[in-house]
Amino acid sequence: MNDELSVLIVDDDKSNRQVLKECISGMAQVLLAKNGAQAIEKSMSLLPDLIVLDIVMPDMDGFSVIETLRNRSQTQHIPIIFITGSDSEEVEMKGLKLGAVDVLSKPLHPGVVQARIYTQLQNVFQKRLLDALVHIDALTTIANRRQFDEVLEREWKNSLSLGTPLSLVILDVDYFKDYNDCYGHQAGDTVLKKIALSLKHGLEHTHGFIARIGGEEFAMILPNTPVEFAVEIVENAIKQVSDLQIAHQGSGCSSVITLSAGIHSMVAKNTSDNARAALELADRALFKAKESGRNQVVVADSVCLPA
Ligand SMILES: Nc1nc2c(ncn2[C@@H]2O[C@H](COP(=O)(O)OP(=O)(O)OP(=O)(O)O)[C@@H](O)[C@H]2O)c(=O)[nH]1
Repeated sequence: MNDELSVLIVDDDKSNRQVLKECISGMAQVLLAKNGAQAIEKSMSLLPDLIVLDIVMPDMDGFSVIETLRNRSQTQHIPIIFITGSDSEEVEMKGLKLGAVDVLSKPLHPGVVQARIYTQLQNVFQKRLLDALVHIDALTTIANRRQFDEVLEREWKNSLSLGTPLSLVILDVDYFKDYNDCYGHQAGDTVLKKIALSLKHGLEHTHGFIARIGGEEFAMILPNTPVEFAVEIVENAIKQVSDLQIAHQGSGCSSVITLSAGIHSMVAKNTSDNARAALELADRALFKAKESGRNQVVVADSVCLPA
């Protein structure tokens, strides 16, 4: 199917591991574990997309492995296929109740093994695709608001625990309504795509993150970036957009498409509620940039820091 997917085979029997490896190697990257302890260690460190797990193993059996994995947040969503030599309904039910997605019976028949594993890998692949689509803005193909909120929460926590500065930026296209009125909505869409690409390109050599968070509104998260560097990054980014030289006859501030931006930089404090308050300050700074004539960057006033 796809080399990017990985399957962890857990079996104490070498010949079973070999049969399973041969079944899977054309569809996914194969990882191997000989016992329960190795299975847990490799699942935690390598986060495989699927685990094929033997039930009967010395020291730690498959049931204990699945219980451990289900109790850890990093591994609890990894689908697990059980392998059993028993034809007891009770054993099968126990595996399924613990959360196994399928059960394979020994002796292993390669055709059946391949078909069952293929189905599970397809599910993983489709889930991944869906997950990517849910986080991407359809017009510009950069991150969308949902992804922005998730990254903001993560970076807020990082700033909080590491004490590093975090800069938040909101950027808005100037006189965009007039652009649409003048050149048409479709041309407006093309401009948004070009701006998104340019902003993304501008952040390529930084740890910055860019998303389209509204119609003609974009936002950046700049981790470990104090205000003076944030200003430099944003000024460069908006210069790159004006350098695209997209004619805008209806603009009240330039002959080409321009952006205004508001920045708020801080070291995170308290909960993620304050992340929203910090974003609000970047938005207010953007409002000031608009009021002051647009096509410029304004840094939020430190006197209006959230309490
Ligand atoms: N083409 C296009 N236009 C959009 C999209 N989303 C929002 N818009 C338009 O963006 C315009 C935003 O207008 P306003 O909020 O008045 O802002 P503005 O005209 O840019 O004025 P300032 O922000 O004050 O400089 C509206 O006309 C929306 O229809 C989109 O996906 N495609």
